[in-house]
Amino acid sequence: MTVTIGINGLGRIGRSITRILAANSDSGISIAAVNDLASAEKMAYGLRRDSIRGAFPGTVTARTDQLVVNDHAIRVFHHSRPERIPWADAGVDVVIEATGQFRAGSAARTHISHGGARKVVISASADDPDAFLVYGANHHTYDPDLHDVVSPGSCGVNALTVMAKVLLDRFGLCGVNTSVVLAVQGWAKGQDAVVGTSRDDPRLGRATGESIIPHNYVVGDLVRVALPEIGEMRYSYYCVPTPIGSLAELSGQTDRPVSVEEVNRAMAEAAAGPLRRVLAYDPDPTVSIDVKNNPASCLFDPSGTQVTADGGVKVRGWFDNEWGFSNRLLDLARLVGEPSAVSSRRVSWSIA
Ligand SMILES: NC(=O)c1ccc[n+]([C@@H]2O[C@H](COP(=O)([O-])OP(=O)(O)OC[C@H]3O[C@@H](n4cnc5c(N)ncnc54)[C@H](O)[C@@H]3O)[C@@H](O)[C@H]2O)c1
Repeated sequence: MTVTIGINGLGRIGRSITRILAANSDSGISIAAVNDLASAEKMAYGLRRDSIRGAFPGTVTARTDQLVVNDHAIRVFHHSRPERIPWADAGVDVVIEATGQFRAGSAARTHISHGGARKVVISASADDPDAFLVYGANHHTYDPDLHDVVSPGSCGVNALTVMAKVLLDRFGLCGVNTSVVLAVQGWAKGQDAVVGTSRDDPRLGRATGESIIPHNYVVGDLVRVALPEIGEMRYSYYCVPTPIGSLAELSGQTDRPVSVEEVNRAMAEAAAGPLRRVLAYDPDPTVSIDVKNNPASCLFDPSGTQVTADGGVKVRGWFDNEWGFSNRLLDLARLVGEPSAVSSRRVSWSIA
């Protein structure tokens, strides 16, 4: 079965999705349409030339109201409001909302009520989706009867949550404290643009190349939505000027003292088994650029593991904030795109 998707916003995430699908003919997903304010020519150029990923491994051309990617024609729309995009005319079943402008579930829902799509996946920590589904942690709670607009949270949430899932299921976990160090985002400014920024926190309008910028993003709340058993969390989030590749660290308290070897073995087993694809494991000494093009939500770094005699544990993982997250958006599109007459909701799932 092939799930037919439409992408609203052909920016970093939309183009990553397009590249991933172009390279995987057996993905079970086909792009029928894209919508962006840009012209089809600019969209084609943005796919052909990429400062991070390099040249497109194939062909991309623009025609009137079409993008042609490796002989596959994609309908192009140019609407600034989601309710105006005629997805159904293009045969779109699932919309990936990736403009960054329509994170509210109510706005994203117009892709269904007005555009005729069946489901929406918001590519960010949305305001009020029907469900937050972190792949590998709680995607099993998806209920096709109740969940039309879903969100995977953010790239940082996904990286932290898969590490937390392993620790929780294998050793118990509470008292969690997390840090995310995030590579440059599309909204980052080259020079101070504090007055013009649409962001609430004025620091996010500061020149990105000059500073480590703290961000009040409530990453912890979303990890807890996926894994409520871990209880209250503390968290911090920093934006840095590296172009791609981000870091997630998590510390907490396990039910009993554990060794570094036990923790690393648990992560390696999960990466080779139940969390294959969403968790990767690499014992080679890693820096952030090494994670570029890794499709996992988290590349676990065993050299970062520390423990204390009273059950304290700290772990480290890396993530390609675009590529890994785009792969999870596609996993969710596949999940919600499969027609299912019967609810498949399963509320608990353990990797242990
Ligand atoms: N880039 C990342 O690493 C990353 C990771 C996880 C989540 N996200 C989230 O994904 C979303 C998109 O991020 P991005 O990095 O791709 O952003 P981006 O700025 O690169 O792309 C946004 C695209 O949307 C288009 N757009 C803007 N307003 C529009 C409108 N009204 N109608 C149609 N198109 C419109 C823009 O032209 C642009 O092509 C954001 O919410 C972001 O927080 C990004």
